[in-house]
Amino acid sequence: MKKTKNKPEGKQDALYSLGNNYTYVYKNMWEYRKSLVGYGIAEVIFNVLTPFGLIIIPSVVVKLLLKSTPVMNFITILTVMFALYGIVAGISSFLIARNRMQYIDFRCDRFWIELLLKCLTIDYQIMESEQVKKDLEKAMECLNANQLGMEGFMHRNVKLISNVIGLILYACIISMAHPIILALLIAISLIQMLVFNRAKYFEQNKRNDMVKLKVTQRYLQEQAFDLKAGKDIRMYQLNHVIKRMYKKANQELKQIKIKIQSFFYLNDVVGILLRFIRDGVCYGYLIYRLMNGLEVSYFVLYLGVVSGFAKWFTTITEDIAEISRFHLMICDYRKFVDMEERHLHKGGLEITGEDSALDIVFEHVSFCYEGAENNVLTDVSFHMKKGEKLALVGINGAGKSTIVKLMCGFYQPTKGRILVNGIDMKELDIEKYFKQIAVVFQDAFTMSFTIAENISGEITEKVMADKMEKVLKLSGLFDKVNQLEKGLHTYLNKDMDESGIQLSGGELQKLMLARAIYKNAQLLILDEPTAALDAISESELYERYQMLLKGRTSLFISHRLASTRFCDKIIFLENGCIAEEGSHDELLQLNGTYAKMFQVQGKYYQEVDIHEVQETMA
Ligand SMILES: Nc1ncnc2c1ncn2[C@@H]1O[C@H](COP(=O)(O)OP(=O)(O)OP(=O)(O)O)[C@@H](O)[C@H]1O
Repeated sequence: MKKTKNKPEGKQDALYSLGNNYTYVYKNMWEYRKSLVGYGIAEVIFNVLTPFGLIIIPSVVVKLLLKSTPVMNFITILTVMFALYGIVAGISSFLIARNRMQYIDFRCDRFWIELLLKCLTIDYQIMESEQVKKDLEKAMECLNANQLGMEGFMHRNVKLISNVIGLILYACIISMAHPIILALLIAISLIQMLVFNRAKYFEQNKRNDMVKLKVTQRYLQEQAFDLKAGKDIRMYQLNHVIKRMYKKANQELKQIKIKIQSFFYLNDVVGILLRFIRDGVCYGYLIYRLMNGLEVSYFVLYLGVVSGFAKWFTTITEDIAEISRFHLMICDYRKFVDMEERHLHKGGLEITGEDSALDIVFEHVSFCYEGAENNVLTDVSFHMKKGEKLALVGINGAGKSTIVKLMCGFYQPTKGRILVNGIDMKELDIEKYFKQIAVVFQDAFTMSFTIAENISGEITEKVMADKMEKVLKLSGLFDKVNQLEKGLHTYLNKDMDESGIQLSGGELQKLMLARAIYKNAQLLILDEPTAALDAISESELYERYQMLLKGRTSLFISHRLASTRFCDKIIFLENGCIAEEGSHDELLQLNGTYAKMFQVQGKYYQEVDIHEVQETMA
């Protein structure tokens, strides 16, 4: 990877050299479909042949007329020439259309899938960073359009090679008229190229500002489409704020675009002036030569070549500018997909022995979120032995969920280390570790797939029916699923199936629990799994926990201190530090903050005997 140093703004992103990007794109193309390279070469050949027809035919017609060619011969030659021209132009159009479709396939199959997979597997901590969100926006820009970024690069290269070959051929012809004419054409085209490059350079400089504004707009659009956000937006009339911010971003984008446009406008004006000078000098010279014995057919040929030459040249400068722009976009894309991860995703260690529970040690762990000033956790040390049930309690913001995210491997400690079965988590293959743990997060998340697919993470045919039934019973979802017409194969939400259903908050939480049980993981983490459950479901769940957690290491978070009594050990967190630690009874005896909180809660929550409640209800 080559880094460029001290480049002006807008050019700083060239993390890879142009040559490196050529190798990258065409190596990938070769591996994806070799014929794409062959069709590209064919497109170049026909791109060059087509305009040649247009300058040669008029010249031949003039020559035939001046030679008084018999009518039949004249018609035959013309017909053959036009037929040939038609065939060449037809093949050229076919190749352009075919390559366009193939490049779309290549872009989507190869690069879009790679980007999606990177987003889905990249370290969570990295993906959360604001800078990485911007980097992703830029990487997507590289793949979003046909004529930009990755695909634009491929199209432009075909055009560039065609234009260079065309230019060389035209230069040979025009130098036959007079080398000075060739020199003049080159000089004029160079001036045009400089002005055009200035405009492109300015556009490139403004790219970072535009990306920032687009990230803002994308966020606002997402809020507008998000049903969850929709409730609060309606309730608190946040639509006005969204509208204002969207308009502001739009306005700023417009200002930048106007400035860019003014540079291109200047480029057009200079272009008109230069064309005026070019045509005046060249036509004047050719007319002078005509009056001094130049053949009319050559005169016609040179006229075509003069105007064609400038087109080749201008397009080449345009191609070069566009290729360098797309090269930077490819750099953005590669920067994202090649981003180094903090965890090992391949080649890391694996914890073997599938049936054994995990042993987790937090060793002097401190953690600070990116951009935050203070630690959320400070010097936290504890040991969850194999098969042990640990509870984490503490007031809001104490750092409980942060410990969960660290234990899951979503974040890495700022200081200290986390050991899993004696191995530092940094040395583990994180994706294999994910397979060994199951978590029920506070905020339930489901995909709009069937219930079975949501629970098992498998496509329907692979779902194990016996296992599923057990899981549904354990999670308390069995009766609900049985009542549904399509049972386990009922879709959630209506995105994929119109008959999809909406689960209540408590039912969703049960579904999350079912998913965690189905995974049969060696470490089970439950972050307030009963927060949305009614009193009966909650009590039933506690009864099942004993069975559910048997032999597994588990971490349990709850604000209801009474609900954590079944755990072997309770850690009471305060301001990111362990304030008290021990069994429920030990902590009560300690008579510290935990004991006081337990007493206060006792006043609000009356302990419920589930059987008593059920009897009363019956
Ligand atoms: N992604 C984040 N970026 C920055 N700060 C964060 C992030 N997530 C949490 N925090 C901060 O870390 C602190 C601890 O949050 P955490 O969610 O771990 O607390 P908690 O004990 O689980 O709280 P609760 O009981 O409310 O769920 C809070 O002050 C919170 O503002």
